[in-house]
Amino acid sequence: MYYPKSPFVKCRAVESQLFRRNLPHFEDFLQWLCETPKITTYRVNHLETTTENFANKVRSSSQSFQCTVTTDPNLPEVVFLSKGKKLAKHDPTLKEVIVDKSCGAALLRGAHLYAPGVLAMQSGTKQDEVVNVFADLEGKCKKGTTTEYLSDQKTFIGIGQVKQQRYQIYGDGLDPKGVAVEMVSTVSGVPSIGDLSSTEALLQNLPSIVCVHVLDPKPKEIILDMCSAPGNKTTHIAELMGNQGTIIALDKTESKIQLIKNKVQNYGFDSIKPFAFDSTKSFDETLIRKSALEGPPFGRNTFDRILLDAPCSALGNRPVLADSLTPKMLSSYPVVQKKLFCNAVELLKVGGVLVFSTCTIVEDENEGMVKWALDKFPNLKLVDATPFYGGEGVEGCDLSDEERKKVQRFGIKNRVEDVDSVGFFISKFIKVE
Ligand SMILES: C[S@@+](CC[C@H](N)C(=O)[O-])C[C@H]1O[C@@H](n2cnc3c(N)ncnc32)[C@H](O)[C@@H]1O
Repeated sequence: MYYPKSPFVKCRAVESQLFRRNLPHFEDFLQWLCETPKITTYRVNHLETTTENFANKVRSSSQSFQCTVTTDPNLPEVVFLSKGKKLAKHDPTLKEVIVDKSCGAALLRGAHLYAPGVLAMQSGTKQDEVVNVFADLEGKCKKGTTTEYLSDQKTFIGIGQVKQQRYQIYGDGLDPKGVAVEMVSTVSGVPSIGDLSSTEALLQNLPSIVCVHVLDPKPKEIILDMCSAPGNKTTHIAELMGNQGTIIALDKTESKIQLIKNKVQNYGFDSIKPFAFDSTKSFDETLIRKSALEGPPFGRNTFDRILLDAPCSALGNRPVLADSLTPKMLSSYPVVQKKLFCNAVELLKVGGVLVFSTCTIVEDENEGMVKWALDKFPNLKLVDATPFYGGEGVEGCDLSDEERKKVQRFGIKNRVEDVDSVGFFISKFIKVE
């Protein structure tokens, strides 16, 4: 039996930390975390095309999957794609291809299988042959395996058509690229149309798009994006500002910043200034009247708005097929988040806006951080993280009911019906003095 086999995650770490106060809902929650989001969203670059033009492209690519493509006047740059009715069924007469758990999750979200992601392909598989695709949940399948992979820890993902054979994928000196298996259908029902990202639009989860609307950047402002790579929210900020103003994009990883620099050049976003820098050291109290354009570190009260899209346990990235986080790893995230937050508060101008977000559902990294911030910084005021699409803060957390209503948690229950996306958390503060 391969699928459905849910919840199939090993969530001991999650269980121990996650819903300490809400254990009765734990099974529902685990089930939700294992499922693929029902909606796929694209953010259209209005400097290149219109939402309607791109929606038509998505419609024609997904026609055979019987899904719906819609738009929302309140988020004019977003195209929504629903799940379709075409569901894959395991066919025991077919040969198999094995992928790892993260690749399996991407396929369930509509991606095609690229050559570097092929862990194993049975010998004798021919060009255009139709195959079963499985994900190896325990990470024990050896790269290049030639026979059927016998394990009760593999889960059926879908059916695909081979576009690259074994000899093109495995072998010394090979650098395999391109689509190796074109997915025909998967068990999730998300249309297998690949990633339609281009200069015209970007495949981006709805909460990430909403997050930049919560920040609400305005032309000519000076904005800090503290943890910016791969830069998807940074480019969105630039688009909403009409590329007018300054966006300082920091990330501690040099190679990731190089990719943002390339993106900035290719798209002509000259408002974005990327710097490889550790944002836990981005505030220097000795600096007075230093221009943001000179780069980090910065002095007090430098920025109109700050986005702290923090490093986190990422336990919102559905579908989670298997989880190897330990309680120790989970408890390390709030420590770095607090250091980043302390820098952000100093760098923000009085009257400025700070948005703190994570792509995890772990309470200590979300509502727990908001509670800590409100206690530590009396000069911060929690305000509504509008526009509201996600739900309220989790019940039973340390925030008051009024505070819970101001934050935005994307989960099982959301304020806007039919929003079933990844898990995410957004909070918004204003520095009052
Ligand atoms: C959640 S991702 C950010 C995603 C990004 N905002 C986007 O939407 O494309 C977190 C990022 O924080 C970066 N990071 C982690 N610790 C950091 C630090 N101390 N200073 C700056 N960046 C850091 C990581 O390299 C990672 O790229």
